[in-house]
Amino acid sequence: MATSDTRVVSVQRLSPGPGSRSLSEWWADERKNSTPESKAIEEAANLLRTSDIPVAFPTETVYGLGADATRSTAVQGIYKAKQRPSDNPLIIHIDSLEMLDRLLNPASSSPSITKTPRISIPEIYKPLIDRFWPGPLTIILPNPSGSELAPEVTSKLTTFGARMPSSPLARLLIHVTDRPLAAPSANASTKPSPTTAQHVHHDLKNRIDLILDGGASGVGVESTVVDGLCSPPAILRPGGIGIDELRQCAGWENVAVAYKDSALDIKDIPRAPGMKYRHYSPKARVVLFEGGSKEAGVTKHVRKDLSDSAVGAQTIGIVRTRNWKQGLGLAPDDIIASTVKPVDGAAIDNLTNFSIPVQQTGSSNSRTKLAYDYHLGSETESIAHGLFAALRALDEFDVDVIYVEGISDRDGDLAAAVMNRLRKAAGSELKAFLSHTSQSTSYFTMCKSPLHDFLHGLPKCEHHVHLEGCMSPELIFTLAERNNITLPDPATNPAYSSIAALTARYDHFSSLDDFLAFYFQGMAVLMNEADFADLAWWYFSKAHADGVHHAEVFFDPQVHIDRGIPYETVVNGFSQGCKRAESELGLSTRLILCFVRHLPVSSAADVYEKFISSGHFEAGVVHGLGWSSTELGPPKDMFRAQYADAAQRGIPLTAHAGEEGDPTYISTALELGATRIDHGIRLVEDPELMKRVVKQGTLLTVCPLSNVRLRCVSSVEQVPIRRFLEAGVKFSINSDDPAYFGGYILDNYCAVQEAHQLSVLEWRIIAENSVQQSWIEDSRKAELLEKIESYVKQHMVMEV
Ligand SMILES: Nc1ncnc2[nH]cnc12
Ligand SMILES: [Zn+2]
Repeated sequence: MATSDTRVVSVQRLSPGPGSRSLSEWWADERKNSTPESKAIEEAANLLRTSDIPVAFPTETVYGLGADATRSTAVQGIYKAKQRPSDNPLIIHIDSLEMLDRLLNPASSSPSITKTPRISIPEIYKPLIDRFWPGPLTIILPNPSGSELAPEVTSKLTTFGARMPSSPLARLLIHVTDRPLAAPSANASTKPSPTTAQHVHHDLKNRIDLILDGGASGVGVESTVVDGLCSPPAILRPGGIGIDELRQCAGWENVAVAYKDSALDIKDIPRAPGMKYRHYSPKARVVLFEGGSKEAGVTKHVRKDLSDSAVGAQTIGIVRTRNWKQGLGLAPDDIIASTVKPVDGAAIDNLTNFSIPVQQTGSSNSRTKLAYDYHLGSETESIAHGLFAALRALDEFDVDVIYVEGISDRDGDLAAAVMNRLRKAAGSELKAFLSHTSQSTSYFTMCKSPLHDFLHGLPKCEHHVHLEGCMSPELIFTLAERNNITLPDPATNPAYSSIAALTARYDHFSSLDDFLAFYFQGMAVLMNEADFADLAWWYFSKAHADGVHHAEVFFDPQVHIDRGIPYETVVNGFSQGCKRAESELGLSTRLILCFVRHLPVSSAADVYEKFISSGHFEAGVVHGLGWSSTELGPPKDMFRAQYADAAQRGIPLTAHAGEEGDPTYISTALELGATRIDHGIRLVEDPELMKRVVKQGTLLTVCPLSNVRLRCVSSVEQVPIRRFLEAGVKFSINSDDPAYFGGYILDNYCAVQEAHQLSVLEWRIIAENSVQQSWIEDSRKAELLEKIESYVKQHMVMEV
């Protein structure tokens, strides 16, 4: 730093404030009398206007490290002094509403007359400003176009946070500087917030020139940050002003809590649809059955859990909603009727329990297990109202597993909000015993990242998932039995001896082709339109639970046709799943037909002909084309004729390339008209091609867990995420074949975070590029970009 000697100058005499005088009158008197304090303030204001070294000054909360919020180099000086980088937004400190008005209307301070209407402070803030300003309250405002604020202050958000400090000294300094000041706390990065000039000196001596000493700060905690631009308004950060005080103000009665606070009980949080709920995770495992799951499938599943000692379910909880009957058929009705009894001392009324005789697997002994049963009622309101109380009450009785009957997302906003919270509580244990197939995931997300919750809620797009890659071993065995398909003989292929053996085999793929053999075998049990529809629905439900808003999904019709399933069966089934996801989950979807490279070109030509003659592209049923399967071996440009024809028809094109194959596979795909590359991780081997990809804005659909399982890289650390980010290569993060590779999209996001430690802003870039490069209408893109903006805003911590 330029400085070596930090001066502490007392301005304590000014601390009581101007009395009945205005700030300007007060300042005029001080200057006239040439007081030492006025000299110190003048010097500080001069430094703030001209130097890039910040000045420390007292506010009523803590000491702030002030810089001119309109100059980038000055704001950067704050982090130089703190000796750490940061991309969090900074709070702007103002002396008056006039200064705020000038910030909101930058054009009006220039002589060029524009006719843009003046922006005023949103009405919602008026009662708060009347009551709490000046004081420890920060409000979020729209950053106008042509804003004078340095980009470092807003962190590239379209909003900024402002507050008017009640400390007269702080306001006087801002007034004399005549600039809004960014002022996070004046401490070194690892130290607590400073409340005296001596604390500041201790932390920052020789790193800044001047500390104004105004005595001890009064409040000692940061300002409360509120966002009135969203509905309902939200508290982004707790601070000097409490939720109860805010709720007394008009328009703030239902203020939502948009930060995590373990001290806040869920019942304190208003239950309006569309707001953010705290992520409540019961101690017990929660198994959520999606709405519409058939009771017989559920009963079988729970019975299996109870008899399997490895599951460890001694005491279970059952939370019923619309359809499940008491006892869930786990024991004969007369046994349930004779043992069922009300539970005393429960935090909820009408909790009952009953006994279930259970035969343990591998043992002739039968044991009695205990089930707690709670009926939330069948109305959505009663379900929403009682849900968390029920989960908590069951937790108090130390149940091992809670089975919950979900409801349909289609039953209104409140129902969708209930399911959203339940899916979060259930984590990866989402089951769907649907009308036709049965499928569940057992992928266990061991995400240790502090950003896990952020990544979960971040609005995502998936561009690279094979619907046939979503068939779990459980589903393969179930459908094989139901559809009378013989799986490979375990004598020759031991992987097929059981679900567990097949699952274990997936840990040892030696290459893409080794995996593909299992993948093609797995999909060979899909026979009817309903099989395809249920599989697609399964994927979309899971993706929705992982925070996906838009999904573009691959399917391999040639492989199904090759085994005698008509093209129409496949497309109709998958398309039904897409429609259901759009209407029930609010997802937007796109089907992408993939040619496969292990079958002859003539087979691709046949399916292409069917696709064109069906009118599926024009009808919006199938939206684009891709190619996949074996990379090394067949000619790189084997679908040249089909891609040339499709490009001419304006059909969007993508291609699997640069997964196992070198960068020439990527350049060939681009040459054939692909505007997107699936995988593409080997792009880093050709810097010139990488520059071209950046220039053209080509999206890579990267699948980190897939790359590890197929041994394209040795670990997620080796996936060139940072190289792509630094070079400006656009990419999205995807799951590929989640049932085979150990995780769905959120697992992939978390794996990237653990390996590469990205910042919130880097995730924002990934999320935005994913939207921008999606094959959807501009209006949908705008909708998703807005979701990302408001989500990121709520998750950016204001720098203190
Ligand atoms: N990872 C992958 N690469 C090529 N083809 C595929 N088909 C399904 N998954 C694939
Ligand atoms: Zn793929």
